[in-house]
Amino acid sequence: MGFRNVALVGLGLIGSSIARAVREAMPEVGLSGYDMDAAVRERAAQLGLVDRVADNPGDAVGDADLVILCVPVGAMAEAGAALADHLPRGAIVSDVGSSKAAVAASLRAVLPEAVVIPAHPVAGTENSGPDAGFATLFQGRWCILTPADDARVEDVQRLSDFWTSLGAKVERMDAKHHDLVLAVTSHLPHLIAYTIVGTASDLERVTESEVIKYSAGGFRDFTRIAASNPTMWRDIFLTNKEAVLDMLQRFTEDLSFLQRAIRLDDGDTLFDLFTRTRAIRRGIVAQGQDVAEPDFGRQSG
Ligand SMILES: NC(=O)c1ccc[n+]([C@@H]2O[C@H](COP(=O)([O-])OP(=O)(O)OC[C@H]3O[C@@H](n4cnc5c(N)ncnc54)[C@H](O)[C@@H]3O)[C@@H](O)[C@H]2O)c1
Ligand SMILES: O=C(O)C(=O)C[C@]1(C(=O)O)C=C[C@@H](O)C=C1
Repeated sequence: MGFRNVALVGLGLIGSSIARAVREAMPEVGLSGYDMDAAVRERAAQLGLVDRVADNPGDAVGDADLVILCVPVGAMAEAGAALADHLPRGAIVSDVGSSKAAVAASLRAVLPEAVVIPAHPVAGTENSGPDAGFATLFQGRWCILTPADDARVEDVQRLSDFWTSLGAKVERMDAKHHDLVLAVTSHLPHLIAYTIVGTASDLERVTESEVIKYSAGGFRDFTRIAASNPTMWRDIFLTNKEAVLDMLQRFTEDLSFLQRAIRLDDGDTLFDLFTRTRAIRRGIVAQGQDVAEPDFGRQSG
């Protein structure tokens, strides 16, 4: 059975993308929304993102059968707690957080009576805010559900069908496994991008010369990632600390191995690795997982 009324708490990039996608894919579904930032609420109303922009979280969820928390992972507990006294019986509470085990634990702690089914659409851009969202964001992208072992199959299936209707490919996963996988495929790449852009900027300062001005393809790609939302990424690293530190340790060891190969003029080691990684990229493209690059012209928040 589909949902009749969906409430979105947090109307930034992901919340507004869900709103736009629901409007296109399920125009019969009622949409309400709330954001703690009054300017975002005003903009959401101007854009007509939802049928009703509420002034407080309780009002937003009063008649919802699905509530999706689209706030930074460090704000999930606070956003969830604000709903505790207002959730209709049986409503499913989900989220879109980029880390899962810590978020699931904090939501269950503040909403002990609620049906909580965490989710993570693995789709986004470096932009934030209600203007940055777009309806096709989830098309062909993974959405990973991390239900607890005792979650009701029918509830999980309903949420899965919802994401499928928005164009996503749905996968179920244990929350801890999710956090380990995403630590290497998403969190570490962001940490590396933040670091390399910071290193180049420091070099510019100490050499008192222009460095970033001459950035070409590779570095520019890093600057896009390094432009990502600081609040969101601070929270991800603090809530997925263990897995990120584990992956960082492995990465550092592999980097030292390459450092040694360069120092020893060991071209074969470099060539072999680069050949293997090229094949991985080509495999991803061949499987059609290489969705269109984000539109760099899109407005950022
Ligand atoms: N940006 C991405 O690429 C991406 C992709 C997948 C998942 N996510 C996850 O989605 C969530 C939202 O990210 P986003 O990119 O939409 O961020 P965003 O900054 O664009 O939007 C977040 C919104 O949440 C609001 N907010 C913060 N605390 C709140 C609270 N307690 N109650 C109500 N509103 C509150 C903010 O005012 C803001 O408008 C994060 O958990 C993030 O990890 C992001
Ligand atoms: O393409 C980007 O800009 C993203 O950073 C999107 C990205 C990712 O790492 O793939 C970032 C975090 C989300 O949790 C999911 C998607």
